[in-house]
Amino acid sequence: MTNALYILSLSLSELTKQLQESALSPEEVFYTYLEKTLDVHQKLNCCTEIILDSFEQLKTIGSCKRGILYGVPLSLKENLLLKNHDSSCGVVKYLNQPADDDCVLVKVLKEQGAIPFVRTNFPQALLNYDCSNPIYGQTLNPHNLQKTAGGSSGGEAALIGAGGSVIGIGTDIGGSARIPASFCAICGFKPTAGRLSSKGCKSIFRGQKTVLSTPGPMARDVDSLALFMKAEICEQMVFLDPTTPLLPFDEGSRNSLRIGYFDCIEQTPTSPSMTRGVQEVKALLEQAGHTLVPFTPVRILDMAELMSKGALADGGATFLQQLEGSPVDPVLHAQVAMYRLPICLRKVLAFILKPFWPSGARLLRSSDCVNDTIAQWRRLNLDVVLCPIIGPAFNFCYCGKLMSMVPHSMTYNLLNFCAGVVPVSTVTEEDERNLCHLDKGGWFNRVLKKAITGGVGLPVAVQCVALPWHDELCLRFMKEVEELVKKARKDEGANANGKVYLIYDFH
Ligand SMILES: CCCCCC/C=C\CCCCCCCC(=O)NCCO
Repeated sequence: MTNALYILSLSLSELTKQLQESALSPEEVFYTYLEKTLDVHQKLNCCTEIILDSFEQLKTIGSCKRGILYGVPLSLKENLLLKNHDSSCGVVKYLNQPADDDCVLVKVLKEQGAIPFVRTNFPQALLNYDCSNPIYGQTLNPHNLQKTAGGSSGGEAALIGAGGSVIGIGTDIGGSARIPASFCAICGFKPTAGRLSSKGCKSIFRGQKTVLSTPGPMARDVDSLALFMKAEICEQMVFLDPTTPLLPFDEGSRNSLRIGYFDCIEQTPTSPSMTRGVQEVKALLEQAGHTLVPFTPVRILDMAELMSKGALADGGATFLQQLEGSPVDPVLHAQVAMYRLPICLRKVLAFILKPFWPSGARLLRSSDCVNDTIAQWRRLNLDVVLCPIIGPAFNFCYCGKLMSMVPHSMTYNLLNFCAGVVPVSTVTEEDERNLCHLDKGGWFNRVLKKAITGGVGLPVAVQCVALPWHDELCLRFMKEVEELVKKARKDEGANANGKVYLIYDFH
């Protein structure tokens, strides 16, 4: 194995160890990742710029030798502010407006010895889970170039999934760190909003207090996500952003868990592989001695309505205003068409739609989704919940037509629970055959079938959820799922051929 292949094969924990012990130098790691990133970008169009300041930072990195991420090259989604760089969010009017300062997360990471070296792509205006904008174009999926990488942190997912970065940061208000992770076979984590500083994470909207956005790490394995959280959660982050809590990162230990699970949500399209992923992981968790309890999400229709009204409280007016003077990317056409409809016409349509798509048509009603959900967890005495995440990767321009699937991820932004995604399987021929069941389920199911047809071999992931501020427990649950799946695949391989190998191994 060449030195480059060796470096690229290391997990984040292994890489930091080798750098700290001077078995590898920051220079050789940096240039190896830079070369790989340029190669991956040529194929997938996942990056927006190489951060030239990183070459300067590399020269003085020795002063950060004690940092948790000393010498680690790191990728960033473009909406994380970087001093002297634009954060356009794909909107023309935000070009040529360089930031005055780095965002807090980047400041802390630099102190911890990380070297931000590349910025990554996203969908125009960030409120979509595809990954295309008129400035940087469409990002492709590393596992099938005819499919989207997902979004909005799709550039991160594609780059990490293809091996061009070992750790990166996305942002998530509706699933943007988790959905692209599911599409690209990596792990993505949405912490409880507020646990990590959001200061300097740009959105094109102000407000959005009902559904909370948060930055979150993305990487090939769960340990890397945990190491990232440990590096960020420190006194300096609280000093720079005192709105974050003085809550040290608790590595803890893994005990037997009581796990709620569900494999679909009422009124929300779900693919056959999403359901199968949950069922298979449920069986593995039971075999490992955990207790699995059926869980029915409460008030899901109320929540869907709050998501929509919370993220777009003005009915999309600001969204349209921000796009003025910008060409509108094709991935947004379905959304923009809807936001452009006059309010009176929307009301008439809502009335007509009500019997077929109640969640899309209900008026805002008062309800306490957070406390009702917590009460449900307490009644069942749950530690965590296992559930589906949107997937497998869609054909281009379908995400905007399938906002009806967003409750699979956005529910946990609305509730402000923490949630993460772990790849567990691949789409089988049988999953593909089972797509015919979607023909019966109404218009959105038929659109979903078109979006995911031709997906055999694509990654399948599950979602792990924990209560607010239980980020460490959520990560430990994700780690348990990751390990059980790896072990099961090894055993499957051993049983099939009498020798041990990994069937499921994207990296
Ligand atoms: C029943 C349907 C409910 C739909 C609610 C849709 C409301 C708004 C659209 C949000 C789409 C979210 C996609 C993911 C975006 C994301 O997380 N962006 C990160 C920004 O930092």
